[in-house]
Amino acid sequence: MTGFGVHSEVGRLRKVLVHRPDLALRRLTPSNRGELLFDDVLWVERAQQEHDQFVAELRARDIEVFLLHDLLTEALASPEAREWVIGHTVSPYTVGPAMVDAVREALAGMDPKTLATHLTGGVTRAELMRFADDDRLAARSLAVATTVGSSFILPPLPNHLFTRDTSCWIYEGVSLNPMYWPSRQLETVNLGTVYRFHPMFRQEKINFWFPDAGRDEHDEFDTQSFGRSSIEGGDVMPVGNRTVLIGISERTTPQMVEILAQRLFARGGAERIIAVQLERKRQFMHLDVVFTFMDRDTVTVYPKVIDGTTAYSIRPGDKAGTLDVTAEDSFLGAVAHAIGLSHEKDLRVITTGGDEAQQEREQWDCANNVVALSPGVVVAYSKNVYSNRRYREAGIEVVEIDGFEIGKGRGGGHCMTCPLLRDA
Ligand SMILES: NC(=O)NCCC[C@H](N)C(=O)O
Repeated sequence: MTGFGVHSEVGRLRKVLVHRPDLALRRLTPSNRGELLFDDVLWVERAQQEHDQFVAELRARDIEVFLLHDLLTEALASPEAREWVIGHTVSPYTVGPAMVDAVREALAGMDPKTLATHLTGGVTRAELMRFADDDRLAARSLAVATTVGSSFILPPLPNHLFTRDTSCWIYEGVSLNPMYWPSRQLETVNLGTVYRFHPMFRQEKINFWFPDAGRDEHDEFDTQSFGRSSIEGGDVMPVGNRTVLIGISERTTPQMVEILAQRLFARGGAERIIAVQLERKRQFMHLDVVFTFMDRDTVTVYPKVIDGTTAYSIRPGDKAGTLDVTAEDSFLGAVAHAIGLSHEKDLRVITTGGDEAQQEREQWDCANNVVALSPGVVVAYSKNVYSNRRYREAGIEVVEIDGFEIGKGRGGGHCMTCPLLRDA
């Protein structure tokens, strides 16, 4: 087996990428948190403790946990990686033409760890003035003249916390995802740096489903040209049998599902995609906030959303490059079939716990967003008491972590993990 690849949603998790809360979360304020996709500001030290508890639970089960900041720092030891990431992050479109050189020079002067901190945590105008070797910037740059010290020259990326979304492994390859909201798009540049330049990935010559350097006219860093195509990993689930579930959501568009489907089918990555259409609402932003796997035949669902969904199976069409799109009678029926069950009723469906109001509260607090460590063992937030009780009654082992602070970004264990190696 190669060092990386994700072959199911519940097989033993062996390697995973996470991101410990850091500088970016210290930058959240009541006025910027909406644009940065958080529902509140965080007590960062407590968020770090909660995250450390999560990582400790993973490591206690012999899962190899990689921290994004470490991998990025290690990748940035290479001058080629530094030049590449700075070139892609700092452009006339991100900082204004007058400031490109000053910001690039400021970043180039940082040691790898500090650079990783600012690539994920952003750079304020005051910080730039400290790093930049030019006190006349305000006279030349409108972007400097019209901002104050705390304004962002490079925006912080607090949603790096949700490593699930920015890149995702589908069987033997990885997709570096074009993200929907501008406030998440630069995350993909950082992940691209890690996958392209970190020795651990470089040695493996990993397989990129997207973008494909040889074929795509643009890459993940040229986000201006993606038009209506975006996809986020919270919508993508390789469930085994060469099938991938993909949510069509606020974040993932049918156009991008078609592009990924063509790529996967042409190169043998998958044979069937089950696309499920979700309501475009923040509380249901990705498939994984209303549906995750807990055991080989067991899923947790938020019924209010999943019950009314429409699903389609996409398979290779009769000519190369074409797709065959067939409407399914039910999403859960299609899932049951895809994982080898004879009937839809053989799929054990555990709904969010409590009455309708409690279900709504717990879905909001990520009760349906659990991550399986092995078949039948999941990590869940302790605050979701009704749902966790229900999961245990169904025979699931629930490992509880606190999510009072980290949960304010609207993500649970599934969102906070990017599996790098998982068994079938
Ligand atoms: N897979 C997920 O559902 N990820 C959660 C992402 C939360 C983040 N604040 C966002 O809005 O993108």
